[in-house]
Amino acid sequence: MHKVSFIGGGNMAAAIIGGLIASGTQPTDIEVVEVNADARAQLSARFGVVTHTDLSQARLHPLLVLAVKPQSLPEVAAALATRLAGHLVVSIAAGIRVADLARWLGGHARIVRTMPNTPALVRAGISGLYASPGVDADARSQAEAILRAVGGVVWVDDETRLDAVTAVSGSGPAYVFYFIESLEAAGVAQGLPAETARQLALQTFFGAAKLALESGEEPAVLRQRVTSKGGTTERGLAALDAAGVRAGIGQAVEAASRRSAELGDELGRLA
Ligand SMILES: NC(=O)C1=CN([C@@H]2O[C@H](COP(=O)(O)OP(=O)(O)OC[C@H]3O[C@@H](n4cnc5c(N)ncnc54)[C@H](OP(=O)(O)O)[C@@H]3O)[C@@H](O)[C@H]2O)C=CC1
Ligand SMILES: O=C(O)[C@@H]1CCC=N1
Repeated sequence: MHKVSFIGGGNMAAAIIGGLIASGTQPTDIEVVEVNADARAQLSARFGVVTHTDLSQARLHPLLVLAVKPQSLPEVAAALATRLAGHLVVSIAAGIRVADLARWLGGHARIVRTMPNTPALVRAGISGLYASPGVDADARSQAEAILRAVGGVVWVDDETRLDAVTAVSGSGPAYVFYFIESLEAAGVAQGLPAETARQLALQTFFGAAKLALESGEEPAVLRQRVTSKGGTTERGLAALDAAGVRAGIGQAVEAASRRSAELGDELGRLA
């Protein structure tokens, strides 16, 4: 793995950094520019990476990951513009389109736009990637390598699809945690000790996802195998349908996808 510089060392950068180190990258081959002192201290203590307060102190390795909030990206890109040569820029910012980032970077074109997710920390992430047709195979494979080190990858050939990827797998862990929290709380409401309810909810999620991944069966088939005629699951699923949970999930993904496109529109208007 190449040496890599992260600009922004918050939640998502920390997840990727943790995964990279777990997969064998030397902490000293990773530098992070992070304005927040607490976040810097945590990154040093947790991972032993090199941290800097601002861009002017950074070496800027040939592989750069932009991991600041979308709203901070125009300013960060403007500060980077004069320092880029053959660098490969990997953006993880939700919504921000390659053409806009390239413009903010002063015309720099070696960019791969990606959408990872936080399970990268335990090397169980999944990332969507997009590169403009002009980006060479070497740049694509370097970007892929960094994300493959922390999980699976899928390429999309139409940039607008990254809005859907963001809504499904970028934001997705939050939906899953929401469901786990709800399942745990429901268990407690049924009289289980909190610790027991958490263990049941977590292992059920893990086990069901592992079964779906490893069996290769359709999730609907696996669901039917749990659902005995006239039994408990049938009643539970009917209650989920009656509460509109399936529709709610559809609406959540649609809203998140729309927000991704909206972020691109709002920030893309900036010069
Ligand atoms: N969290 C997630 O699950 C995912 C996030 N993303 C994307 O990753 C990016 C980062 O998100 P996330 O990690 O959640 O956000 P965080 O707010 O946790 O991290 C961003 C960090 O960058 C710091 N920062 C702000 N300005 C600068 C600057 N000029 N130079 C260096 N550091 C700076 C922030 O400091 P301060 O807080 O003081 O401003 C903050 O610590 C976003 O663009 C998001 O869309 C993508 C996939 C999933
Ligand atoms: O909530 C967000 O905007 C970011 C992008 C995907 C996950 N977190």
